[in-house]
Amino acid sequence: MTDDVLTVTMNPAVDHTLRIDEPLTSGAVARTDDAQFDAGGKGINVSKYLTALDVSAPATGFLGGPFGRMIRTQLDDDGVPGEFVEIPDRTRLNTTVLSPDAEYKINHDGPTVGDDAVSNLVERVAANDPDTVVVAGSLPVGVTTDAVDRIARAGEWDTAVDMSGSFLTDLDAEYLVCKPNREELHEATGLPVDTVSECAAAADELRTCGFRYVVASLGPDGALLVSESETTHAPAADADVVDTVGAGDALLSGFLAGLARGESETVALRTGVAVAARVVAVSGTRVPDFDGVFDARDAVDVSSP
Ligand SMILES: O=P(O)(O)OC[C@@]1(O)O[C@H](CO)[C@@H](O)[C@@H]1O
Repeated sequence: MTDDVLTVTMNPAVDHTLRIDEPLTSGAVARTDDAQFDAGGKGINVSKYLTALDVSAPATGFLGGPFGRMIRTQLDDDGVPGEFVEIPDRTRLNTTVLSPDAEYKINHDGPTVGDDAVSNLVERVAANDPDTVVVAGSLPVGVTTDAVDRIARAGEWDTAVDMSGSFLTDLDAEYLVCKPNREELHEATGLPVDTVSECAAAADELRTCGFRYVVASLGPDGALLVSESETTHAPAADADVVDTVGAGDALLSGFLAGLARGESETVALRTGVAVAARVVAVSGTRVPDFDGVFDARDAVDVSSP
């Protein structure tokens, strides 16, 4: 694998992050001067993090309306190349509220996207001809997993996916990696996921659906890597957690950056955990300082669960 990664976000979002000083109370107006807007959506986040990790990672997908324009501008400002398919409907705004006692996340379903736009997107991916494609995030209204299989089959690239558990088992093509979280592991397999060993068994079951690697994000329990030949657990690295938005995208980014640098799968998993620890320490899906992150991964333990 080389370092040429194209991300596909079919349902991008402007991530609106609001921090309030008091717990939310029904019937009372919460006011704050702490608001942040980030270009988001899972694939776009992977492009942002990979770019900051010095891996070439242009972004594509569907954009429309004022939030679509905002995302294009931010990606330009951040030096992330983007070539999106313009749609008539409006890109969504997703909201995170950080209060002293909780993290609330509200995601809009997103725009409706037609068949022509899907075909344009598949053509755009084929024209880019990357080594690796990452298809990540929810599907907008009108798009099915068939579009993901079409992208995976449109060329010789490896394809990584991060989507909800029920979608993962609908996919038919061959995939390099999927990145489920704990709930998605359960959703995809119906197996229990209370312990790390149970998560490992569920990840192995999911792997047999057509994934070379399953890289599962387990929140405070860290991450798992399951392939045909190995099952490895890495506990979460120490971090002052501001919010967990983008943590899974960061894990996947670090894993792919590790592979792009020629690291073994196990070292790439440790890199993913180290990258995720940096991302949870900043608010929203803002890109943190990744200085020294490849050294920090040496402090990430791995073991057999
Ligand atoms: O609704 P989806 O597509 O599943 O998730 C979208 C989203 O929550 O994922 C990213 C964090 O992983 C955010 O940038 C974005 O708001």
